Amino acid sequence: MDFSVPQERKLVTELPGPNSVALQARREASVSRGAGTLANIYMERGSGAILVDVDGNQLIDLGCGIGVTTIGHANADVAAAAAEQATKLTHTLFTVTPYENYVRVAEKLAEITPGDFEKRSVLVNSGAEAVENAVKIARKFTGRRVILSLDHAFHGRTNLTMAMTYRPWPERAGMGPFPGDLYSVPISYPFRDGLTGEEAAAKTIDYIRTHIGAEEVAAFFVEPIQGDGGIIIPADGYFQAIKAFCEENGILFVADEIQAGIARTGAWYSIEHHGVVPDIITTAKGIAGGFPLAAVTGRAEVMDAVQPGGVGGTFGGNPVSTAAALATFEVIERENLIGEAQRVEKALWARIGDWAEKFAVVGEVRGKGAMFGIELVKPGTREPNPEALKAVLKHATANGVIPLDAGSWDSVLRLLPSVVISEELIDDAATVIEEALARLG
Ligand SMILES: Cc1ncc(COP(=O)(O)O)c(C=O)c1O
Repeated sequence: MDFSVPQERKLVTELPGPNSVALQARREASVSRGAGTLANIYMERGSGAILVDVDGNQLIDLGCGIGVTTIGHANADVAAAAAEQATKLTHTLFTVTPYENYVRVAEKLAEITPGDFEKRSVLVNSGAEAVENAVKIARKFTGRRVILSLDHAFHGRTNLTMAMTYRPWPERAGMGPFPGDLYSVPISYPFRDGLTGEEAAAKTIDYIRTHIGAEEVAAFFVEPIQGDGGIIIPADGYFQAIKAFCEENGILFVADEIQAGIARTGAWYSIEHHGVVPDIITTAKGIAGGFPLAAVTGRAEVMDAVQPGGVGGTFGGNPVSTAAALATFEVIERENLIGEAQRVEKALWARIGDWAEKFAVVGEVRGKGAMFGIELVKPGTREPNPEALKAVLKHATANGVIPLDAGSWDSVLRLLPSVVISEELIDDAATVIEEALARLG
């Protein structure tokens, strides 16, 4: 059966259509509010960069389920690999009765991860689990307690990773108490602080020395491109200076590549754009073409510090998810999807790169590969404009385009399209967003 969908947008009804409206009512009666309230259009299937809702509308997906379906929805090779694996072996716990897929994924991760040294991986189910395990590994290896993350960081929703997430984030409210020994430190945010990478790093390092001290720090977690924080790309030189500081002080440098990694930004990992080799990398989201899988990959000596049974879990590196990941890696290489992300970046710059000049409500457009942010401001200022963001999201969704929100100030329109999105769909989606921006001035 061929479920593929033509890659153009066709809206057949008002959004949300009647089937979505009916589902929304059932959802309100049965699903926890904690599961989120962003959209009320219900999806039936997807293909490439297009989603099809339960009323038959085709929507342009600029979100990929928050950065997951980087290679496109329902990739046929991934589906076939998962289906075949599901008829052979759906589960056995790797630590008890191991299987080859797990080993093959770890081998592939070692191959694509920067660094001319031996690497090992442990596989888990979600990004937050990967970050949690990376924290444990870093503490075990260094014998130190303190974990640093950056202002505006997002590392997950488990108790530990929520605590590592930027403190003013409203979703944290009332969820504590949170564990201690976790500190947020200032990041380089060129749009707001205007500092060079070196100046910003000096500020970060000074903050650490003054308020925390370097001796007890086990690891410094960074998103090389902050996703939920609002597509924050630190100035050149920032991460190099932070890495040098980490090396001088015996601190592990951990790149959280859960959102920006695995071919999304025109490289396997976004840290590659900064020329820095991390000690540990966490990946998830796009790694298995939509199946749940995540990984911690690091220097062998760091990863080997952990005792058997100290990391992982029942479903980690499941045979079906790992089969999907292996197929995803193959698709990325065969179809040159790293190059495709670079194509998407060029097409986005060409189409939306002048929006800050064109619309007073746009403060900045920034991005890398298929990861863009449009910062909305009160006209003539750098003040965040959450109302404008709400209006743009509403207009886009009502017109069959699904972007995301982001930003600690709720003022960044985030675009995480699939790297297989066509120029035509980019143009169509941009036209819809432009309509909303033009209304705002
Ligand atoms: C950078 C980063 N780290 C961690 C996470 C948490 O991943 P998960 O939602 O799979 O637990 C996310 C999710 O958005 C993320 O973007």
